[in-house]
Amino acid sequence: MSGRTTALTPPGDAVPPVRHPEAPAPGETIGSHYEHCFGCGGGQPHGLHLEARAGEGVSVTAEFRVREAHQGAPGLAHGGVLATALDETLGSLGWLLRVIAVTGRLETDFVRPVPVDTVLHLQAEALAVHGRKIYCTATGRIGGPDGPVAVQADAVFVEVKVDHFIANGRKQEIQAALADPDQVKVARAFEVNP
Ligand SMILES: CCCCCCCCCCCCCC(=O)SCCNC(=O)CCNC(=O)[C@H](O)C(C)(C)COP(=O)(O)OP(=O)(O)OC[C@H]1O[C@@H](n2cnc3c(N)ncnc32)[C@H](O)[C@@H]1OP(=O)(O)O
Repeated sequence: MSGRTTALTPPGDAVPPVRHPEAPAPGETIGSHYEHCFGCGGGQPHGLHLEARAGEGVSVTAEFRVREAHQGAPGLAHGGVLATALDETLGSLGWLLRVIAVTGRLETDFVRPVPVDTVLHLQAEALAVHGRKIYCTATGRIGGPDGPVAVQADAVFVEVKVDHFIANGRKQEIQAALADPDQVKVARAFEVNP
């Protein structure tokens, strides 16, 4: 149980998250949203290469093997990298809700050190929705999917439109993304019109 701050507590009139009828089926792999994403992209040599799978309801699972490039202290995962793994797993919940959402707040508890070569078993779940806000939570366990919790996060993601990226991203990557049919397909999967 985390000490959730007010900003992470859904208001009384928040509603349960609704799985989109065309969401990937439970067990189905959720693709990368962007080839160069540090969390899920295949084009990042030192990235986390997370491959999330849809779970029941609005939940996902993923695994991340900590590699040498992810160290903070000798032989141990950097905390920021572990927070990134939680953030990325939480971000993939958008595929089940069919919304694009970015992290507004991410509060992380680091419970156990995570050595290099450990597989972190991640699980994330949307808890409630209030307007554009998605309240969600994630755990990273070691030693197996039912092993002890090493890291845990509570978060608020905020729904945005594709214009959020077009307006704020560096022009060269935005232009390349919009010219890439695979990227446009991803945007369409979120039912947005690039
Ligand atoms: C081409 C596309 C491909 C697909 C791409 C998929 C991308 C997926 C990427 C996934 C990668 C992994 C994930 C990543 O790494 S995502 C990358 C890290 N995150 C960001 O870069 C986000 C930066 N922040 C912003 O852009 C803005 O601040 C946002 C968009 C978040 C809000 O600014 P905006 O002006 O739009 O909205 P608003 O201010 O009217 O607020 C609206 C509501 O939200 C509430 N609120 C706001 N902030 C917070 C907060 N901190 N805690 C709690 N609540 C917060 C606010 O109170 C209000 O509630 P209410 O008053 O209505 O009740």
